[in-house]
Amino acid sequence: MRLSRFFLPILKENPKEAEIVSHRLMLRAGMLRQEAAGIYAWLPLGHRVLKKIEQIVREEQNRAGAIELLMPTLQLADLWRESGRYDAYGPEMLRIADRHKRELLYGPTNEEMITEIFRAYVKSYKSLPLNLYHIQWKFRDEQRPRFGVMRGREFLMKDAYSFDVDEAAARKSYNRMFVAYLRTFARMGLKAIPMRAETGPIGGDLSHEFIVLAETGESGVYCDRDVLNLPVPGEDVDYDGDLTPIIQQWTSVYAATEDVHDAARYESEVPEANRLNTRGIEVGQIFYFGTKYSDSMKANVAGPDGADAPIHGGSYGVGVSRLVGAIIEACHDENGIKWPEEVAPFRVAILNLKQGDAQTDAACEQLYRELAAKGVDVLYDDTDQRAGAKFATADLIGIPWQVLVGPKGLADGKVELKRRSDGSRETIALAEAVARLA
Ligand SMILES: Nc1ncnc2c1ncn2[C@@H]1O[C@H](COS(=O)(=O)NC(=O)[C@@H](N)CS)[C@@H](O)[C@H]1O
Repeated sequence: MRLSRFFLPILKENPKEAEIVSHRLMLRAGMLRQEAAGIYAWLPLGHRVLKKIEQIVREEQNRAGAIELLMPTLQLADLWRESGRYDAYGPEMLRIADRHKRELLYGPTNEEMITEIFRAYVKSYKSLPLNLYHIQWKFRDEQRPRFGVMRGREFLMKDAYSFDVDEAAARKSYNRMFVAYLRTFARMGLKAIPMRAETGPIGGDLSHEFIVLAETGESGVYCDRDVLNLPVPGEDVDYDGDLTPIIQQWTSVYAATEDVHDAARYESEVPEANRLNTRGIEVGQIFYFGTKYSDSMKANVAGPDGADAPIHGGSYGVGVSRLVGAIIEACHDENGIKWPEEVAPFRVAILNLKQGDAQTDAACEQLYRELAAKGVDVLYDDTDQRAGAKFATADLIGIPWQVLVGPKGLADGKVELKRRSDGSRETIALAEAVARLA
């Protein structure tokens, strides 16, 4: 992409309404624009990151055996009356009437709808286990939307729903999602710690939140530092095998959010030097809720003995849009964002330090063409900004690799390669650049 033909509305000043660094940087880097409280337009640079995060989530859900579909954002109120949550959900629910005065709502979550879909088609335990998911926008009319995408009103969520014949099987589905979440967040360059959590409006008696440590997080957390160094299962993990050793390893080290923190246990189990009490961002939450929805909505299957029984369910959410902010909270410095390569909007930024100079223009064009031909996401800053401004822009928007092409270096056939994450620089031959970056 040529920057001169892209749409990147960089802000020079810090927007006053931004209270946390990720909100500030998303606005300054031209990634996001607020259209209403808690409702955002994803501008091109932000949209690219959102899509990369979405794709990692999708790949790990698929690897764990979940099957993707897409449910609508709008749902019938009657569906929620069946489960009894229509009134219980409270003012966070956006209630809508259509032209025929039919009562609808903008979905804050989809347990009722996926249960309705399931019960319409699945009648036998032989079709289980089943895990269906989608990546869809949600609406929750938060009292105080704030911190940009961290607590929005319209936000993008991956929500998966598992269906099993009994609790033992449902716990296996739960464990598959637990492992998939460990892999998902690690692939984004994040350390997300699973912590026991309250179940809240979703229900059930077993839940874990996945928390990314960050001073600006909304959740208070207490954990044993050892949890930060546990191994994340590899892509060859056997999802059909026994995952309990992995779950036990990750749940035997103390880690709890403030609402379920057990101070006595914390003090007795965690050595002083290992105690970490900080804040965190909830990037995902998983729930086992048994027959909560299948009872009320009559989602039954015939069991091995032929008798009909309600399925045991679970739901598993990831805050896809929240993750864009969470990654910035975890990966930034005083100059701007430092995107992990897996989610960066572009992998390489080519900076022409003397736009209009025949040599640097030709070299940049050649580099741009060759990298693009190899499928590398490249942003070529071909604007007539002076060099200093190009450095500032590239640092602000956080592209992992910068190739600085200046007349002096080029005279010796050299360019400078700068790594955004640690600021390290290396002079390399122009001819070598493509091989290094492809
Ligand atoms: N207001 C919000 N803005 C941005 N992300 C949010 C918001 N509310 C929740 N999330 C994200 O969505 C994830 C799942 O939301 S949840 O309420 O915990 N779980 C559910 O809704 C279940 N139905 C899981 S399928 C959260 O872990 C969080 O990362």
